[in-house]
Formats: sequence, structure tokens, C-alpha cells
Amino acid sequence: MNVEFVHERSSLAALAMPTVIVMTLVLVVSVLFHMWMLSRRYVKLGNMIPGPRAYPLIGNANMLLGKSHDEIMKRAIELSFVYGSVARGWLGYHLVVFLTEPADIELILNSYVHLTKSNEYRFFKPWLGDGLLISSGDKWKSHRKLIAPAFHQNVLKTFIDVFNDNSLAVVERMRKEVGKVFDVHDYMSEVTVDILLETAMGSNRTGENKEGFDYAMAVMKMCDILHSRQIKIHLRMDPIFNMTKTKKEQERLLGIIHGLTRKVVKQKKELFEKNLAEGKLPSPSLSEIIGKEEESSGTTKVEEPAVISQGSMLRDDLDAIDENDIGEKRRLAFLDLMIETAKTGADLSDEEIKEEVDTIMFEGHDTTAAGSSFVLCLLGIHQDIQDRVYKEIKQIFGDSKRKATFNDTMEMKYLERVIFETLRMYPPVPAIARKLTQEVRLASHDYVVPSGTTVVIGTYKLHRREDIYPNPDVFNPDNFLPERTSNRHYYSYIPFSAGPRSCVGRKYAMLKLKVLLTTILRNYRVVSNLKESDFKLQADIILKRTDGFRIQLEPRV
Ligand code: HEM
Repeated sequence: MNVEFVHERSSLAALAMPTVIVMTLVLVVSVLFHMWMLSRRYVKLGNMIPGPRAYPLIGNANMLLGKSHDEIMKRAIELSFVYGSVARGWLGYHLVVFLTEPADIELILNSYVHLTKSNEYRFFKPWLGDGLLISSGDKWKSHRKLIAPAFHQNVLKTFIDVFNDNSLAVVERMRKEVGKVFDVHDYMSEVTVDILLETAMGSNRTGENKEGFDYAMAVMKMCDILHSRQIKIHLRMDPIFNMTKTKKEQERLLGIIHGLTRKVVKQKKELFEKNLAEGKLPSPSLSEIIGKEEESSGTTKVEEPAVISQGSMLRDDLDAIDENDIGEKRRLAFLDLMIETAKTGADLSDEEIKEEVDTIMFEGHDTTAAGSSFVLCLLGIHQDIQDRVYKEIKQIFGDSKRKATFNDTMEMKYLERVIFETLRMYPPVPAIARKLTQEVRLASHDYVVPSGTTVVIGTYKLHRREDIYPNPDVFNPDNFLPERTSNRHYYSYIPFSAGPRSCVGRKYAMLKLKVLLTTILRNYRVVSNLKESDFKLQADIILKRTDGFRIQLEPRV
């Protein structure tokens, strides 16, 4: 036998020995760890809930690996048919429970206990800090109470001109697309940022205002970065993300965004204080704008916990209010209202005001851009429904070219149903996630969801339940006729979430969508030769089409 060969074999064996020992040790520790985990109440309770077979250490994480976001979305929908309205998954040993039963959803969303957002929301932190969307506990409660009045209907009414002017501007910008197939989302995104710049900060990006322009661009790019952190597994991990060019770009964009928000907060505050020193009290005050009843009670109302029926939610968005009331005379951005609130004794620092403005810019942007884009795509496909919307527009405006008023928006009943139906089938926020800090016994099944679990409320799937919406995959605005909505469980329709932590901007969004969509439809017929089955949906924080929101426009004569 070759001596050299024998020597090589023995040194290989010497090397292999420790490796075998280490591997055996790892295996034994893993098995013991797995057994210990199985014996824990958390895991035992989780395993009582139906779900796909979980593997030691990885749980069901294998189902996500290497999958694109539309594949994950497709798979999640398939599994929802297998496991029903309560299902679980394991990410390693972290329990994730999916709920699509209105009674269970109510338990979570209508509670003042389950308000903590899941870890997924951490990507927003560098931008939004502790703003309303991600804060929790007492901070969230007190800020919600301070901010909700700024979204009062009387304040929103003063924004009608901003909605009109920016809608007309985007109609003009889109003229160059006439006759072509194009992605309408870019336009909807731009007009949304423009409107938010004016209504949230009292700023704009027209003419000389380069800062406003850079800010708008930075908001749009930051949204793209947040999306890519959701989609790309490696970017989800902070240590890896921190080494990428995207992180550097994020820092640059946040420099622009925070720089402008801070500057505007400072300027507006100085102006407010100067006026105050000169005895020029803001008139009317915020409490005068939103009505005497709140002022006299000494507190401002937090939005009602949503125990109202769906039918009344439709009315809630458009309460009849006199066109010539005090609010019309004084248009203030959300930022001004927050400065005023802070100056009248509320505990709201400059940095906190900045965080809330940033939050409104983020939450108000992508959601409404996606919502309006979906409406236009669906109207392009369903010409009969577009004709009915146009007939309603003609009844309201006749042949006049005048701008929409608040009262006009109250007449847009059919369009309202079209928007609600679009948000049913394509909810811009397709899922809501909470981290449980207390265990919950579900209403629909005899399961206890342990504390520490991530609960995912599957809005998209809930909105397509056949027992709630017959023919759920058919676009039918009549699903929102008052006689149909009045018999439905309130928590069976939650595009804006519901309960104490519902969307603070929902009335703003509905009003803006109505003005924007009617302005577009008064000028163009929307055409599409696609079918809804062609839509490639992306499972993300915001529901979008990966194939683009492609439509065509024909000028109306
Ligand atoms: C179609 C448009 C919109 C949809 C579908 C929508 C949907 C939602 C949903 C589902 C939530 C709850 C998120 C969660 O709990 O994780 C939410 C929260 C929020 N939305 Fe909207 N939103 C829209 C427009 C807006 C607009 C225009 C604004 C502001 C101008 C806004 C501001 C907010 C804020 C500040 C929160 C956090 C509320 C809190 O936690 O107390 N949203 N939105």
C-alpha cells in the first residue's frame, strides 16, 4: 500500500472526526430544542389550529423560499380554501395565525388591547418614526385623539379646490397618452403626492419650488424602497440591507424628506408664534371649524369605534353640510392644524408633528394611488358600469365645465358603490397584521391564539368569501346597495380597517377619489382590452399589479 495514501486517509479521518462530533452535537441539541418547543403551551396551542405540515426548526418557512410575491399570493389563496377561515403557519417557531372570519376579526380590530403592530412595520421606522401608523400604547392613543379632528369633514371640505385643481392638471398631463396603452399608476401616484403636499404641508411642487419637487420625488422613491424590502428576502435583514446601495439611497431620500418637513414645521411654527404675539389669533380656530359640540365638551372626539353598520358608513363619509360654512374661508394644511393643537396645550413636540406629517404623506400616497388606478382599470374593462358612472356625472354636471363641489360629491352615489366594490375586490391594504400581547379565544372556533403570535387579518380573502359576497370574483357595484350592506357583518368589509385603529384618512380618501375620478371621466373614456384574469397581483404591503395598470384613454367630445 502506498504510504502517502495511507497518511492522507488518516489525516482525512482525523479531520472528519471533529466534524462528525460537532454535527452529532448540533443534531442532538436541535432535537432537544425541538422537543422542548413542542412541550411549550405556545406551540401546543398553535398546533391545534389547522395549517400545513411544519418541519423542525424551519416550520413552514420553506413555503416562502424562492417564491415571487404573486406566487406567494396565489399559494396563500389556495391554502385558504384548504384550511378555512382560521389557519396557522410557523416561521421557525414563531406562530402566524390567519383570520378571515368577521367575528374573529372583530375581536382583534375592535379591541383597545390588540393595538400593537407586527414586526413587519419596522421598515417604516426610519421614515415615520413613532407616527400614528406604527406607534402603540399611550402614545398612539393620545396622538390619535389629537390628530383625528384634523380629518374632520369641515376641514376636508376646504380641500375641495386642491383636489379639483390637481385633478385638472393630471387630466392635462395625461393628454399626451391619448390613443396609447400606458400605465396609469405613475400619473395617479404623482397627482396624489401633489395633493398631499398641499393638504398635509401647505406646500407644492409647481414653478420655482424645487424643494417641493424633490420632496415629491423622494416620497415616491422611498415607497419603492419599502416595497423592495418587503419583496426581496435579503433586503429584509437589517445587517445585509445596511451594506447595500439601497440603504445609502434611503438615507439620501430621508435627508430630503425630513429636511423639508422639519423646515416647514419650523417656519409655520414661527409664523404662528409671531401672529400670536401680535394678538392675531387664528380665526376660526380648529375647534370652531370642527364644531361647537366638541369644543363645549372640552375634549375632541376620537373617531367612533366602528360598531356602526356598513350602510351608515356610506352616509358617514358624506354627511350633509352647508357649503358656505366657516371652514370654506380658512384652508389650513394638517400641519397648521397640528401646530395649532400643540399651541393650545396639547402634548405634541415639533419632532412628533414632523413624524405625523411624514406618516400622512406615506399612508395617503400609495393607498389612494393604487385605489384610483384599480378603479380606472376596472371601468376600462366594464364599459357598461363606466356608462352608468358617466350618466350620473352628466346628471350632476350637465354640459357645464364647472369644478366639483362638496355637495356634488354627495350626489355621486353610483361612483361611491364603484369605489367600494373596487376596494372590496382589490383592497390597497390586502392584509393587516397585529402582534398579540394577550392570548385570544376565537369566536368562530374553539381555538386559543397565544400571546406573542402575529395575527394576520386577510382582507383580500375576507372580501372574496362566497358566503358573504355571492359571485365574489365578479365586479358588481350593487354589492354596496344599502339593502345589501345593511345585513352584512360590519367586519366583513374592512378596506380601511375598522375599530379604534381604523384609517384616519378614509373620508379624505373617498372625497379625493370622487373628485379625481369624475374629473378624469368627464374628460376621457377609459378603455382596456384586458380581462381581470390578466391582472398579476402582488402580495405586498400595498396591493398592486406587477403587470402595470395598463389602460387607454379616448377624449370625450
Ligand atoms: C384608498 C385609500 C386608503 C386605504 C385603502 C387606507 C387603508 C388603511 C388601513 C387598512 C389602515 C390600517 C393599517 C393597519 O392597521 O395596519 C390605515 C391606517 C391609516 N391611514 Fe389609511 N388608507 C387610505 C388612505 C389614507 C389617506 C388618504 C390618509 C391620510 C391623508 C391615510 C392615513 C392613515 C393613517 C394616519 C393611518 C394610521 C391610523 C392609526 O393607526 O391610528 N390613509 N389606512
